Amino acid sequence: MFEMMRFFRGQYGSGSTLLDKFSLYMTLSIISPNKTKSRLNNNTRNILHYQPEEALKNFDHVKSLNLEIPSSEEKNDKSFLKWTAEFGTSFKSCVIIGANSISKNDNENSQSRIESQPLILSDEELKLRIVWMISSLMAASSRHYMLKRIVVDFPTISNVVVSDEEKRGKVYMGAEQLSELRLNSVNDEFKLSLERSVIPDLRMKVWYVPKLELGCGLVMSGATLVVIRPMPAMEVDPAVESEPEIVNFGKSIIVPSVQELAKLPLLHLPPRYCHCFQQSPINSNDPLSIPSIPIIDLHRLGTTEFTDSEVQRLHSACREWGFFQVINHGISTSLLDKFRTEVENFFKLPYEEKKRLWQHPDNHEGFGQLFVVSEEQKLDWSDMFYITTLPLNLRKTQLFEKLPIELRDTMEAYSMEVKKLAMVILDHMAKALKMDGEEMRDLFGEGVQSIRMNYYPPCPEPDLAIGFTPHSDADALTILFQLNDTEGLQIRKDGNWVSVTPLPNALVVNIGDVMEIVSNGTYKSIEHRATVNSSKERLSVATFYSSKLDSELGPALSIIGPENPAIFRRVPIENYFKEFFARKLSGKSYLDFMKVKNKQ
Ligand SMILES: O=C(O)CCC(=O)C(=O)O
Ligand SMILES: [Fe+2]
Repeated sequence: MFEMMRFFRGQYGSGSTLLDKFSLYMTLSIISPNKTKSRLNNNTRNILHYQPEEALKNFDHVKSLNLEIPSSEEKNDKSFLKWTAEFGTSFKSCVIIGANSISKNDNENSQSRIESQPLILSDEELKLRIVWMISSLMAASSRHYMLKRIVVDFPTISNVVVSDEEKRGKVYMGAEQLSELRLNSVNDEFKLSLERSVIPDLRMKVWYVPKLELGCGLVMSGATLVVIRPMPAMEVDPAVESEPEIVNFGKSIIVPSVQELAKLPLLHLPPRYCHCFQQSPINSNDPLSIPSIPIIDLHRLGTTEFTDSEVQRLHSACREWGFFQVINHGISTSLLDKFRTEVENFFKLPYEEKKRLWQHPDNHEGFGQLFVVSEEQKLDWSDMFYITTLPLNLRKTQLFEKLPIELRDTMEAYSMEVKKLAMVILDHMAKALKMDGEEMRDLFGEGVQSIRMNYYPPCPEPDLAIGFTPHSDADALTILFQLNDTEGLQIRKDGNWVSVTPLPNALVVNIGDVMEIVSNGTYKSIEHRATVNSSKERLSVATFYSSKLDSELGPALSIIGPENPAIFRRVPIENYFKEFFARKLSGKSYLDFMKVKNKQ
């Protein structure tokens, strides 16, 4: 390994005036130079005329890259301006520090202090600050644009800085940002974005003080600090959102594939996946003392002599646990086996093929993660594929038809079987709740069904990560198929996390928030989470079942009255789901929002 410093002067790009002519000052830390190219001596200083890719192609293992571009502006005022911007695939943050002027303080020994003067910002000063913000962001995005191709073409680079001759502005990308950019690099969206670096809707905070004495003997007049970040997805002005194709229930910020990340030789969990503290599940040497979720035999529910007692068992499972495993459910083992194989194969598809099925920024169906509303948000250690399956008019045919044909056919059959199962269970629940069966059938007969396939890869630091953040499901009934016998699902019971051990061919059923609302709080949607481990992958398929799209969500009219007053408000189901998907997932907070006490 050796260190080398060189000057390059050259042309880059075609459209951008800022980048038309520039010289690159490159500090390259090189692990091994390309053997076929001539070796260069340490401390060699040369002026060459190259594009950066051209210059870099002589080197196999560029590790860190420091580019310096000449300043394009003539600086003829006294103002002071410095900025640093961080990018991954897209813009992440920019911090700007500016002042009208900066000069030496007469009192050399002064401490850092802010002069308490009235805060007066003249029009000129305000204009100057706006110019600073716009020019810094433009310069930052041009530099990011310049870097994208280099970063993708030179996969060994683990950190990049682009600064300028005057050291005014700096674009930075570290290992995490670079891996995000590379993981997204094969994506169609990303290819498009190679054209330019788009600055998203922004949120900015500006601080201003007329005079700021710095401890180092300098004094700033009109000192200004600006922090700029992308606006979280849910805060984007709905007026500028694109029109939904069919019904658009929501969107989620595009994030890299965890399955691909897990293939890298990671010693530590990347910081964005580090949740730091997870409460451990109940552990005991005596397995009998660990509570386990009830098992409901669907065959017994349908057999006259056992119906009443099994309905009572179902009722107490829904009230006290909100979760149960269902056996003898009527879905054939051969269909489950086939579906298992197809889903496993689906997650084994080459990444290139999966990219065609990735989420789009304006809709969350496809591969990715749900509920990601800000760039700072911690992520789950899992990939998922989400699609609305029923009713057919809500299905995104374009997405569905891109699925492998065998998976499509099996999913179609599975979706129908799960719908039948859901209706049988809902019918028994209506009996148990003393709710009018007709009201239940009317709400759910043409209900919305969606399928979410989850893939949890092995994780380098499983105790610091979470496969699926604690949450309750927003739907009425979730039917979960655990594809392999790797444990991971845990439910919160009396303040403790209890593991749900997969039973062969059983399905896990849980009450979602819609059913808690419909049952007016008698049935409970229970918080659950998925943990990960260091050696085994885990796969599951959750099928969510909700009431029909044109229904109103609220406590069932046939069960409320003076002795059972409604504790939840009534809202159109479509609005309920749109609001749900616009939020960050956080336990049962959304259900609290639906309680009557919160009515505004
Ligand atoms: O993978 C699991 O066991 C949990 C999945 C889940 O909770 C969900 O998809 O909502
Ligand atoms: Fe869930």
